[in-house]
Amino acid sequence: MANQEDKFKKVISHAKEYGYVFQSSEIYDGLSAVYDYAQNGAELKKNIREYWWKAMVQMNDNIVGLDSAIFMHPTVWKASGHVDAFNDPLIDNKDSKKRYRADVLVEDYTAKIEAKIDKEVAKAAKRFGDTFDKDQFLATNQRVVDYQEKINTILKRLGKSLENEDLVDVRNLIDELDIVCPISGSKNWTDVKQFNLMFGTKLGASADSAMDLYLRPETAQGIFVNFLNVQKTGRMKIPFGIAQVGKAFRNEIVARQFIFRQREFEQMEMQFFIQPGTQQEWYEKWKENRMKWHLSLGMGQDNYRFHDHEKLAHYADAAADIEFKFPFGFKELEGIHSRTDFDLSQHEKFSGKKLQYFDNDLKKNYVPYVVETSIGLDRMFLAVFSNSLEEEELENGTTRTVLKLPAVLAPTKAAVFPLLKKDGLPELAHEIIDELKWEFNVFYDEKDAVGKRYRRQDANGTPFCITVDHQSLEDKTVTIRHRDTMEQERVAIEDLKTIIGKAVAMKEWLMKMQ
Ligand SMILES: Nc1ncnc2c1ncn2[C@@H]1O[C@H](COP(=O)(O)OP(=O)(O)OP(=O)(O)O)[C@@H](O)[C@H]1O
Repeated sequence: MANQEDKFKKVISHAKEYGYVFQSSEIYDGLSAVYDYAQNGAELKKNIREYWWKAMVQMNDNIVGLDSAIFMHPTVWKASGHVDAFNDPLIDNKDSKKRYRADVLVEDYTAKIEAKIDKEVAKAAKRFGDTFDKDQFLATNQRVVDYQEKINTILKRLGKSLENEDLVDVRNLIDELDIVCPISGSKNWTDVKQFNLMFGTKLGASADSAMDLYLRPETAQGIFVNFLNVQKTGRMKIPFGIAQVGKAFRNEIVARQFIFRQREFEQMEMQFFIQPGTQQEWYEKWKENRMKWHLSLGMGQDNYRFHDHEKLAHYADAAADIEFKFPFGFKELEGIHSRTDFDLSQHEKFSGKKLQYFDNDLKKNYVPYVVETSIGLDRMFLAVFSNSLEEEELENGTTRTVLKLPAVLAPTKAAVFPLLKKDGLPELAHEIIDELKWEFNVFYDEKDAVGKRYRRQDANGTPFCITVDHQSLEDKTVTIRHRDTMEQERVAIEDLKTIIGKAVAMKEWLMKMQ
């Protein structure tokens, strides 16, 4: 656990030090759970967004994009169920006066047991070396089996209590597990209460005529209310999807874990409209497709797992999360939900307008069913960033900090260095940059020894460093150094575009999904 915490602290400080993520309004001591993406963060975020958009919209001829407004008619949120049911169970500690999400307190408790399992696995792996079989160990080691059973029992009970809105039992569970407030260390808890997560605001100038509005807590509803507009104008035939990326706002109670849980964040959502009765098939297809998208980035199969929901939201008939191994354990990164015809039917009911599709093959009208995939862009950012950050021991006994971002997502693709600040080397380096910058984000650096410049780019996640030396002036070749292997090779300047292009092209990476 201590190691995990250390790693997470490093992630946060590295994100700040290298211009990825800053606390919002830092000079005013910050705003809790709100963050700004800095010069490199904005690029990384843009690249992740584009990687998703390409895979979703550009590569599927039956999926189109949308960019709907953040403000929506307030009845939308009545229809969607958010006004009545978009709540979190919260609990206060009377001594520290701190507020927590009751379910998160319990989940944190189980995460500690999970950390014990990880420790046992690591110990056994060390003891048995090459002969270690992790799956067999997990299935047969009695202590680990007991831990796992305890986790399952706790989470099952929590799920059931939440599903039945039995907040007294959630409180009882916290008591029975002897969960203490991390700040005061006491068990002096209030009852568990429901708390609506939507931010309210007003539209209009005068107080009398102003209309109560909400900042959207998800982007999905903008897609539902435009379903028929898009279907008709795009002449879309079911099955088809509408994808959108945009901001969402939630007044989260447990606003910690850096950008994992924010009050203002970005979602990448796709709603896939289908014939009723085909939802199971499409749900499985989208689960598989989304996992392939994640794996195409090469961040390790072991870092992902599905978590099938036992407790279903009011709108769903099946739901699963893709969980990622963040520095604080496996947590939800993306949700895949089979939402039935709940949303469209509700909007029909509340708006009085038909939201039906005429199926030419079946010769009848129906309200389509929906399978949605919903991923947090900021969470994806954290997954990529935290997984990429490594302290690597080198053969010469030193260590280097390296951010092994998938090259396709790296903010800067190449840095160009003149070996010396004279003899025409800076001029040639600039010539190379002027050519490459049409295609890629490139960076010029002439300060300090080349070794130091390499280290800076390693920590920044730049996949290639190109060094211009005296030989370059003679034969138009340069040294290109690869971030991950630190290998260097001599290549022709005219080949740089192809070498870098191949390594960072979205096509090369997305092809791995097939
Ligand atoms: N407060 C938040 N900050 C950042 N990303 C978020 C936040 N809430 C949700 N997301 C992202 O949006 C995705 C879809 O939203 P969804 O409503 O399914 O999340 P959720 O199940 O409420 O998440 P959680 O259980 O972690 O609160 C999530 O998988 C997550 O990646």
